[in-house]
Amino acid sequence: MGPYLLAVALAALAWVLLVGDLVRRHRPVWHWYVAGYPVTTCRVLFTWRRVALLNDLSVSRLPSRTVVGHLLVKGDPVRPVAPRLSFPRATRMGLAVTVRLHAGQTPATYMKAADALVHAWKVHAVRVTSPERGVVLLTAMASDPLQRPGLATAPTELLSALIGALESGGAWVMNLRLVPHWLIAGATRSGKSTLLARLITQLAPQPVALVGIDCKGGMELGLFAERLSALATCRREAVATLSALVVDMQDRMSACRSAGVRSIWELPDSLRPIPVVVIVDEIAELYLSDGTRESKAEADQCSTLLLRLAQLGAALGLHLVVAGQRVGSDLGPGVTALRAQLGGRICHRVNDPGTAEMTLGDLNKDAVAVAQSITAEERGVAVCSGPDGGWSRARSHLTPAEEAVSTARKYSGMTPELPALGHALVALEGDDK
Ligand SMILES: Nc1ncnc2c1ncn2[C@@H]1O[C@H](COP(=O)(O)OP(=O)(O)OP(=O)(O)O)[C@@H](O)[C@H]1O
Repeated sequence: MGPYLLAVALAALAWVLLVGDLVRRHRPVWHWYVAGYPVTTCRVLFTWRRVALLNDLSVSRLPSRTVVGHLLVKGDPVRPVAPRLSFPRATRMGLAVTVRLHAGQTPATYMKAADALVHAWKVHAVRVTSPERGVVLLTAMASDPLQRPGLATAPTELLSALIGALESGGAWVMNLRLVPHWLIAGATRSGKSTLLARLITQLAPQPVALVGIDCKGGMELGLFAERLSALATCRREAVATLSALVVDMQDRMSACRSAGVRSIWELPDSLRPIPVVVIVDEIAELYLSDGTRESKAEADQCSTLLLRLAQLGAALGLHLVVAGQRVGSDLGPGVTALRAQLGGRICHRVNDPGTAEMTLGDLNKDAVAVAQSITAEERGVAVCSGPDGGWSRARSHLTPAEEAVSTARKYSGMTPELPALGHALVALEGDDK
């Protein structure tokens, strides 16, 4: 009977393990709720006191010196008190706990401890936010939700593009009405061109003019030429295009002034000029100079024109989306000034810490660290800023170049004419002959 029972028990155990493994692989969410969440909850509750103590989250309620009889006794209090933790709440593939801060504590202490929590709880990541004063929310993720992100959805709005999915499972949206200008950084093969293709695919069906500036000979943006109202493929053309846009901006300003309004969105429909989205691929090509006077002058012109558009364009329906592999102060002071105007930020994997710092450093230091941890395998993953000043990891929906090209072709009939830009480029060709 003994060996028979043992064999049955072993067979049952093997069966449970096999089924568990199958569920984990094919139904990870079920597996999380049934097995992962209870186990992780136990880990959170049982390790909390120790983790809090080791990471300076506990505080002592007793004075560190006291008088016993006639003796003054000094030393560490025996039982430092860990901050109060709520019972972990299950989320899809993760859990969330709130912690009441001790008086004098700030969320920064918890952000520093996030890595220790990841190891103690054996989870993929722990994010720290503060939904209200005196409280931090610790959100643990069991696995990387961006490994296989679902297809997010978002309402279709003018100048708004559904780019992909956020780490939280929500939609990653670039809404140019809310955040008018964007800076996108990413090393080669990080997913930058795919993101631009996605943006163009989303904007192509909208009543919007798209202008491309691609000084790598138009290799990237040239694919979408049929839906672009103008395409500059070298820096001379970029200067001509940007100059024409600045003139157009002044016309828009006069139209607003005459109508007594402060933005084109307040103009009646019949008078409102079409919004223009200027997409710049490889910003460094506009700022670098080979040392000759002519080249320096061109770089300075580009810098000034971009800055003017960024400073004044938002209310006038002129939007900038500036992408580059490397964005650093070594490109000149103009880049730092431009960055200050580009409120939306997206940072893919980058090659140098300076670019991550330049893209996200003025928004949030933790975001810089997270951007630097993106690996070469995580293509399309980026850290993006949100409209509320927050940030998140996110992944773009993979839009193959062919799909973007065919969408651009499909909506080529909607390409608005921008005569001033066309004339500027034709005049340049005339000069060359
Ligand atoms: N969101 C994504 N999901 C999955 N794969 C992606 C995603 N974005 C990009 N990739 C993959 O990564 C590869 C490189 O992407 P992409 O061409 O956009 O990089 P890049 O940063 O523009 O590089 P380059 O500067 O060399 O053009 C693509 O072939 C694509 O298959």
